[in-house]
Amino acid sequence: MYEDMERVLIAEDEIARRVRELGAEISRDYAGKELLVVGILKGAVIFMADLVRCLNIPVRLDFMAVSSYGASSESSGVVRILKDLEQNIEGLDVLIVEDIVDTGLTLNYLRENLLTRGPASLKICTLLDKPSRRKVNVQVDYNGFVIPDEFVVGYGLDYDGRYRHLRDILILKRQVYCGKEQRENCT
Ligand SMILES: O=P(O)(O)OC[C@H]1O[C@H](OP(=O)(O)OP(=O)(O)O)[C@H](O)[C@@H]1O
Ligand SMILES: Oc1ncnc2cn[nH]c12
Ligand SMILES: [Mg+2]
Repeated sequence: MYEDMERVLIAEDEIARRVRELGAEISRDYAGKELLVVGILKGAVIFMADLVRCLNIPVRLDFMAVSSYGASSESSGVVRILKDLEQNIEGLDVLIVEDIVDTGLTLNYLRENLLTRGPASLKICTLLDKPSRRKVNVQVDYNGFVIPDEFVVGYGLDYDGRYRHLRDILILKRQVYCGKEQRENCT
């Protein structure tokens, strides 16, 4: 499995430190309130599990699944809701938790969609941000790490469903995905 990896980009202990910092910042901002944390399956699950355990405010959890990448390393640009929320979010303080913002298409769609449901507030937290790849602007309120334009896996992030369980965030070797698809900078 590690033979598929170029190198570690962010090690487990550095992720943990940053997650604690984000948890403290969010707890301060929502002091005295209850927060509905919406995790975006599947990639955000591991980050969300660690993040919410760093919050010292009342929290409820819900999940959505949308799909834009599938078995590829390039966004299809078409975002579909595969699993919707169970909670009515009208009047609630809502925080969307994502693993990564790349083109921004997923979060842009999610933000627009959830705003139509009347939350009292809606903010976005992402562990990773790839600003160089943005196709649409998305305001991110809590940002873990800004990373270069590399395809990363681990800590919830996958390629074709694999590598989510790895404890670090690692850069995937190009030959892992270049052999399977026509991706930018695969020439
Ligand atoms: O900013 P974007 O270009 O839209 O990319 C970001 C999204 O793509 C990945 O999810 P994916 O759709 O691959 O599903 P997954 O979370 O189940 O891996 C990732 O987890 C983000 O949700
Ligand atoms: O670098 C990346 N690794 C895994 N999934 C995604 C989606 N966008 N960018 C990604
Ligand atoms: Mg995702």
